[in-house]
Amino acid sequence: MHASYLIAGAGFEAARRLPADHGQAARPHGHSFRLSVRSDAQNTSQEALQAAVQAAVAPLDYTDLNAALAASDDLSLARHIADALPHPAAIQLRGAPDRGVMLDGARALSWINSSFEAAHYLPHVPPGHKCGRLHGHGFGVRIVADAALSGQHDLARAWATLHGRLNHRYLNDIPGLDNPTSEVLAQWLHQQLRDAVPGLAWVEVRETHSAGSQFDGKTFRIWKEQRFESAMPFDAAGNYTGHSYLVRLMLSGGIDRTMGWLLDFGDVKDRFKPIYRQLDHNPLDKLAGLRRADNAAVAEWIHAQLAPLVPELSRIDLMESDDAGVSLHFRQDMRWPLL
Ligand SMILES: Nc1nc2c(c(=O)[nH]1)N=C([C@H](O)[C@H](O)COP(=O)(O)OP(=O)(O)OP(=O)(O)O)CN2
Repeated sequence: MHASYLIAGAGFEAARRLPADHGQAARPHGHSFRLSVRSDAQNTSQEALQAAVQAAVAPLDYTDLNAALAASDDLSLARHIADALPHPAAIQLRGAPDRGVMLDGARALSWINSSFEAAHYLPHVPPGHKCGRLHGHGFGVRIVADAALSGQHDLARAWATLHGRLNHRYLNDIPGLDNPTSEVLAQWLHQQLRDAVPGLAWVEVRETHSAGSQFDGKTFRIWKEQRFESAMPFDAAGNYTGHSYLVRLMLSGGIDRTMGWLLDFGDVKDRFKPIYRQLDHNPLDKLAGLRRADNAAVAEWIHAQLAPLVPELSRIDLMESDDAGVSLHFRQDMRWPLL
């Protein structure tokens, strides 16, 4: 058995002024807000969720939030939107590309995104592995904390000193980072931040455009994303539409102490390759053994093919666009991240 969720998104443009202790944000300014909502698939359909999300944000679009709401900070806004939805849902609200909040029932989290540029190599990979060569990345970092204990400014302040230690550095020279995989980096960042950030929830490291890791002090989660181009029926008459799909394969568990990773991103991709070939540039309703012609059934189909090859596989997100998709959870503790 697994939990099945639908994801819908929307954007809105709005103006606001935050209270006087928010620095320059106390002046009138504007945002392109982005909202992602994840709702239990038993409660709704993709179309109904999309319509509910649109209806929730429409009254906020092109408005002065201070005139419409008692408080206009990200968290108050997310709570207002959650109340406007017909069913309980997890919500991510991005006020700007580098910061936002998440809400899931009683749990409220604040987060910041940042990045640093650095060189590294992985000393324990087999001979010939590309990551054994000196190379580098523009690493993405997300820091997430209990919103009641640490706000976005607290996170930004705590991150600033670490950024100075990592940006334009050779990571292997930094104590504790002699084997700087994404997982080791996420764990290292968590260790560096946990005393400085009350309520630290987890740290994410995005190593490339398609792969990253997360550490919450206990469990490692990694993801590898792939894109494929496919046709799918969109009405009862069987007429086709098409999408540029994104599939996010998420694994969880412990890490191999020598390799410093849960499983090589490259191995996830290699094991997925024969499945990918059946998905890419094909009509998805013709997949052998598919139970229904919808995104959830395709994600279930992917899981049935891949789980025997990747036992750590714990969640699959399948997005037909930035604003519509499904998320299947095969372990109970995979609600986060709401990417
Ligand atoms: N579990 C991990 N696996 C790998 C890590 C890691 O930190 N943890 N790191 C690497 C390499 O450093 C590499 O640069 C990134 O790997 P990969 O996703 O395979 O790289 P690409 O962006 O080239 O992937 P494509 O899908 O081919 O674009 C390797 N593995």
